[in-house]
Amino acid sequence: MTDVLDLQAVTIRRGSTTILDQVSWTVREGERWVVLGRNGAGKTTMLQVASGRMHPTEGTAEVLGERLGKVDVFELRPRVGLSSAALADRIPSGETVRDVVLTAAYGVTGRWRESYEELDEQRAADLLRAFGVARLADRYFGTLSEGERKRVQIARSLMTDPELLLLDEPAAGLDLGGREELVAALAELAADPRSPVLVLVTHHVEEIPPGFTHLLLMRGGEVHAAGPLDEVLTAENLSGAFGVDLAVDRVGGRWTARAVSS
Ligand SMILES: Nc1ncnc2c1ncn2[C@@H]1O[C@H](COP(=O)(O)OP(=O)(O)OP(=O)(O)O)[C@@H](O)[C@H]1O
Repeated sequence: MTDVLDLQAVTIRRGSTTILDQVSWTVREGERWVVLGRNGAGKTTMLQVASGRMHPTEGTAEVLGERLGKVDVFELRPRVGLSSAALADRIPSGETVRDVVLTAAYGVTGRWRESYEELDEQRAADLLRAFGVARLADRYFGTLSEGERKRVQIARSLMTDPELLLLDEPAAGLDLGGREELVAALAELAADPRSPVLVLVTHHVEEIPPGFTHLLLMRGGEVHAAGPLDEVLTAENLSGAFGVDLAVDRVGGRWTARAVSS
């Protein structure tokens, strides 16, 4: 079986700055990955590579069996769903929620003169229902709360029925209730065998939904540790990645971390 993601010694440089340094990472069918690391560790850049939006300066990156640099990225991108704050910023505030999801079928933000098939309309409606925001279909995106926006964005990122779904900090800016609702929705997505392979970038272990299987810990543009969540999410690894002495606990399928005083 082909790997879903296969990065080998990927380095990304911008000017004299090395953003990713010799990163190797393999993601396989059925896996659900969490990517953790402090600010500036290179998490978003990893997703840029994984979504075919950034090419390695050195090394090789294969996404869904296609080598970046050789594949037509416009054919590859619809196969990868991406939800991020940067993409959300491009959604016109006067777009209806229904159209925010629907326009993903064409990979655009902002409805113009595209015509959509009944099947697309139905899929958009189903996705809005699945994420509990069907009642908002006629509302303008700009009028939604942060939590509602996040759900609509995830629904949008699933519109093309992607084989790989990348979620960049989907819980950022949510209140406690909103976060818990989102974590539950992502746990449901993780548990469904029909779901795409999932990669979730977060800053907080509390946001790891039950059902996620693997962890990539990044530090300073490098892989600090990677592998099955149960093995990699240790106090030692997390303390090393964040540069703080941390204790890690797992209760009821959820994780918590806190600083320990030495
Ligand atoms: N075009 C660029 N030129 C120079 N440096 C860049 C460029 N793009 C990103 N960087 C730097 O690369 C580093 C990694 O950025 P990235 O956004 O991938 O980190 P991150 O782990 O997602 O951070 P955060 O948690 O703060 O969102 C940061 O120090 C950032 O300033």
